[in-house]
Amino acid sequence: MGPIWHSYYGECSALLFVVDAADPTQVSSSCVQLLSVLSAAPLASVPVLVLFNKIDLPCYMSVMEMKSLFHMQDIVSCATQPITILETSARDGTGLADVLQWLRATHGDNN
Ligand SMILES: Nc1nc2c(ncn2[C@@H]2O[C@H](COP(=O)(O)OP(=O)(O)OP(=O)(O)O)[C@@H](O)[C@H]2O)c(=O)[nH]1
Repeated sequence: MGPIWHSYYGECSALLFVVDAADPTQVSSSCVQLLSVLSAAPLASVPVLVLFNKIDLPCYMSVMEMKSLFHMQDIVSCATQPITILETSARDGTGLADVLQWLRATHGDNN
């Protein structure tokens, strides 16, 4: 889907970027995709929520280690957008209340 994401950028008022936290083999490609999205001019000031999802699954790498591999702190420091990071499980619902709270906080007055 990555190649067509840009066609939605113009109407985008918030960005949710989901990382599969149960699959460390995707870290580098996810990181490249995230950096590509963050550097897109139409998205320069949209609020960004990065979700490390599937935290209910066992994984040989902790979410903290994945964030470190992602260089999340450097990305957050350098990005023009406000970036929030949450850990979620769409399977068991962990963190979803925080996602809704973020959506309300960023969009509550616009819809
Ligand atoms: N255990 C678990 N499974 C999940 C979670 N979120 C999605 N899935 C499952 O992961 C599978 C793929 O769903 P998605 O992640 O929505 O789809 P996708 O991103 O196209 O697929 P993947 O790249 O394989 O993750 C489905 O079977 C979902 O039910 C989660 O938080 N925990």
